[in-house]
Amino acid sequence: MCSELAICVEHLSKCYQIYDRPQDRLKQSLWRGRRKFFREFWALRDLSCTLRRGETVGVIGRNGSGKSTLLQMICGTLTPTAGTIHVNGRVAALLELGAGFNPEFTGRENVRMNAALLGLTPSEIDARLPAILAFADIDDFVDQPVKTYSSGMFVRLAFAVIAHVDADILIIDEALAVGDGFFTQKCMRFLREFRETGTLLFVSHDISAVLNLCDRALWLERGTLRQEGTAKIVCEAYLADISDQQRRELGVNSVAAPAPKLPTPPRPTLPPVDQRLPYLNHSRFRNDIELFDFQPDAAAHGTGGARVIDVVLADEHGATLSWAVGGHTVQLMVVVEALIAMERVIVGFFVKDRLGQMLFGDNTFLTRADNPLAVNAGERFEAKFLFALPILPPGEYSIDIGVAEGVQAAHIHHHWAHDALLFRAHTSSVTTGLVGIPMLQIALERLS
Ligand SMILES: Nc1ncnc2c1ncn2[C@@H]1O[C@H](COP(=O)(O)OP(=O)(O)OP(=O)(O)O)[C@@H](O)[C@H]1O
Repeated sequence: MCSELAICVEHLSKCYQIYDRPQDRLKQSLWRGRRKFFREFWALRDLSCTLRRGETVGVIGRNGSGKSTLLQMICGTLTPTAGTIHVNGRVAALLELGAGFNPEFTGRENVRMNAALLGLTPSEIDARLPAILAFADIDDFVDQPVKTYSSGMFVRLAFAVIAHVDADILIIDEALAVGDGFFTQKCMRFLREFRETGTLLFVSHDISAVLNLCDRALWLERGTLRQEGTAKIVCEAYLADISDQQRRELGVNSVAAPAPKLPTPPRPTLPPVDQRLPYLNHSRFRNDIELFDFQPDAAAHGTGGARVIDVVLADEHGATLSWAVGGHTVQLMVVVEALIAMERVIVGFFVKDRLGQMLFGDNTFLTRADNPLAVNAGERFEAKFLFALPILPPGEYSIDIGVAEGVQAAHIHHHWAHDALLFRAHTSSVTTGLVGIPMLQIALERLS
């Protein structure tokens, strides 16, 4: 196998023998293969693919298409019926929930056992244990038997181990679907860093996660490779296929011919609020967003020359909110303490979804470009951003806050607080797309 390749799979197949009745299994052993009492089911059939070193590849496909079977065979936990697999490098995998964990052992004991199985020496395990436990962040549960764990805790611990064993190849099956938003963000940050040097094979039903992380994608269908290519092209084809199928199931036909071009009606001038809000806000589609408190100990980077000491989302008059409504005007208020003197302060923010995709953000640079703010060590200052909150699809979100010094194109970060503020959209009128923007007007009229 060429040293450029991390994984090479050739003509891989997995066939299960399906017995309709338990007694058929017994008959099969008695007849010693002279008669067949089972049906064959090919979970994977003649699949070939390669992963180059350093590539991040997503595996997508409907339920039962063979994704987990492929990953398990690459990891060696399932034996192929036919075909070959070559793997070049140290592999760490996160497959089925709880796989590789002894339910009677404590979290700490399982960490030691798994890290040893993945090739760490006892002294390496001792040195890395604090970092593994800090990553998992499951407090005192670490000394409880893992049979008492929730699925989220399992994933936290299992992910923490594979993140600290210097793997060359990481193989992850749907793990991110189980953790909460905060942990998913942490994993995504780790995976983005891991991608710089390592090879990642990643199964997910979350197409945004695949698009966000992967260079390439493999689309499996009924145990065969239907399409492979860049993540964007494969994911688009997959989504189009799902939508075609839904249309067929609903009996809706495609539009046969494009509509004739009509003159554009004149645009009315309207105040900048979503015209649907009065209706939406009295319905179950109101975009209710639960806001959590500022996380002062959130992961951060920067020189340490400044410290974000408070972040709140407030209404337009400055009253702190604990719930917000998408489409309404809100104010993000950030209080910072300068720990050194700064010449040209910039404060910025980014709103991210649970996968860490940056949805929108802004900063104070242009507002103060002609009159930069200079502060002394020990001084406090506040940035305020007044904006119409987009309508957010249900899910978890966070805000990163950055305090920098310089100009837009060249600046140094004094404090970049990841996930400083967390919030959760409970209900929404928006289900597709990353955010819904407040619509000034939507119309649908018959033209005579
Ligand atoms: N031990 C088994 N015996 C018989 N059939 C099996 C066995 N394990 C898996 N299968 C079948 O093999 C097919 C592929 O399963 P696999 O778990 O790889 O699919 P998947 O694409 O990962 O699905 P999902 O998205 O639902 O996790 C499925 O139809 C499944 O029912």
